[in-house]
Amino acid sequence: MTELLAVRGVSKRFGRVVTATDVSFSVAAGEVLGVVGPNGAGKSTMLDLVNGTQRPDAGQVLLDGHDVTSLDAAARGRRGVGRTYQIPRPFGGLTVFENVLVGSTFAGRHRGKEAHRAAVDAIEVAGLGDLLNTRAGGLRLLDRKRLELARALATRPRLVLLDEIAGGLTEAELPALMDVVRRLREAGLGVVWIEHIVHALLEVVDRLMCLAMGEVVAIGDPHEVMRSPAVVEVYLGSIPEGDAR
Ligand SMILES: Nc1ncnc2c1ncn2[C@@H]1O[C@H](COP(=O)(O)OP(=O)(O)OP(=O)(O)O)[C@@H](O)[C@H]1O
Repeated sequence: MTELLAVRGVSKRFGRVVTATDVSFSVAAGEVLGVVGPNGAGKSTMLDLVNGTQRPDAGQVLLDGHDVTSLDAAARGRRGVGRTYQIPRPFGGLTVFENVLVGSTFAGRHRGKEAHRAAVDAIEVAGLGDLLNTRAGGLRLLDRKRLELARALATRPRLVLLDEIAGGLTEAELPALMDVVRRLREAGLGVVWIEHIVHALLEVVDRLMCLAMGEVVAIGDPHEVMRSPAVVEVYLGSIPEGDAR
């Protein structure tokens, strides 16, 4: 597998709050890396550092072996990085299609007919094909999550950063989103997926990373990571694999 993303020795602090200390990991094309960790561990900040919303104080972010640390989010978007946000904020008065079209033109990645096609494709992949002309304001949570995903996919990214796309969904709704992530992997995308619903991650991801207080506690085989003493300690020994919501 090709190394699509490499994060090397990245550190970041906001005043006294340390959100990343010498964090290193990589993601290959066609690989899903899950990320777990307690609230405030620095997970979302790590996505900010990868997509360029934040710059690290030290360390490097590489895409396809090229150092993109100094590039902003728009430039990284043009190089194939897409991202969802924990709290989707769609334009409620616009339709699903119109919202995703805005995403597909992000950073000037697509224009005209190509933007149109990219939006339709992303909506299909996210499973919203039947709701193309529905106003986003009226969508149920699962479909708002799908819309957030479609918006991120509409730039045709090669690396997708998912921030709690399953949060708040019912057990019955989870498989639909898990299938979408599997399809992204099959299409050869690299995926970084932050999620508190550990059993969903364990069913899908290839590798798992646990962050705590901005440090990598463990990374590797998902089940081994969840069983490792250091990770169990992070969760105070109270996170059974089958029921970690
Ligand atoms: N722009 C910022 N300015 C100041 N502090 C910040 C900023 N962004 C994040 N932080 C702080 O960094 C720490 C890590 O936050 P982050 O959102 O990355 O954690 P997280 O692991 O994603 O948490 P959660 O699981 O609750 O989403 C928190 O203490 C947060 O308050």
